[in-house]
Amino acid sequence: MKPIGAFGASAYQIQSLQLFRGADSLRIAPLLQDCPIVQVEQGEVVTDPQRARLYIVLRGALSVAADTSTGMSDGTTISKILPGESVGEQAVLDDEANQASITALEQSELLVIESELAWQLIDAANGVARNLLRLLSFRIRAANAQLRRRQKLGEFYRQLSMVDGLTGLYNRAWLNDFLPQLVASAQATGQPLSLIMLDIDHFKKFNDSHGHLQGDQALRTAAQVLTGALRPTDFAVRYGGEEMMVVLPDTNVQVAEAVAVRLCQRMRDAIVFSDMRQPLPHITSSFGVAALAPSQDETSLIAAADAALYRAKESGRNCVEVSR
Ligand SMILES: Nc1nc2c(ncn2[C@@H]2O[C@H](COP(=O)(O)OP(=O)(O)OP(=O)(O)O)[C@@H](O)[C@H]2O)c(=O)[nH]1
Repeated sequence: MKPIGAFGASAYQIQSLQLFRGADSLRIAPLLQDCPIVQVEQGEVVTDPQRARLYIVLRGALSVAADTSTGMSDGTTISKILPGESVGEQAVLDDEANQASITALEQSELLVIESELAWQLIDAANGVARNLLRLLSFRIRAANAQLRRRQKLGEFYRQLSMVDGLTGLYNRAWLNDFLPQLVASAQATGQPLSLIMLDIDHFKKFNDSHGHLQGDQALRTAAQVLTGALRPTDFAVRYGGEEMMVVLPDTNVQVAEAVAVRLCQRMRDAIVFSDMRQPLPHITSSFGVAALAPSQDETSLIAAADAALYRAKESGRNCVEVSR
């Protein structure tokens, strides 16, 4: 930063500076008279971390990477400070060194106002205090809006991380998070909760005969069968590979069995893909149903549904078995 003179000797106008707009120039001018103007080169870092200072851009432009110390930002937010605008107001107000990283975007001239002088200016003219408040209020609003956007984005990615990319069903991460909650709530309220585990039959053979891509298509078809047949309050999950699960809150074992029978039928009828040269390839699935028993936890509920599924496979597949 190269000092190039005092503000009083320059041609810059007080009223063209945002912070002093509408404020009493006669009171401000004598205080700014000896205030230094510095020249910074493109790419030069401006921040002086030792003390609180206000910089007003007279010519050129600064880039400010937001202050990470407040927790309001992750430091990736960049604002551009143009002629007439300032940076460092907050640092001056709370008398903390400027944590933001300030860089000149081009060769620029800056008015440097030390913390003590900034307070003298505020004491001298109400207009400066008013402008400062307005500026800070605007910055807080902008920071809040940015925080809300971040939260929304965070929630969006959280949701995305809970969904299986191939089928669009919930994934194991979702199950690990939510099944314990659903089980705890059912245990607390005494409401029933049922689980259906299903596994596509001879899926290895399907992959071998039609190829892996058509295998993926079969998984998508199976997922559509599930989502198309369930109530909005039920949850369909890809448990892993060709194994899926349906969680049915407020549902007893008889109703869950009826749902599984319906799913089994629809799975059988679903068309995976059409190929005029060969008979329509179909998929079937085997189903295991279990209802939550008093004081049972989610691990043993899954184990019960899994054991019923195993029996369905043993008894010839394409059918439903219930854990009694
Ligand atoms: N295309 C495709 N195949 C998958 C995917 N995940 C698992 N598989 C296949 O699913 C097959 C599962 O085979 P197995 O566990 O032997 O079971 P199965 O052939 O369905 O036999 P049963 O379950 O006993 O009826 C394997 O060949 C896996 O490669 C996937 O995302 N896409």
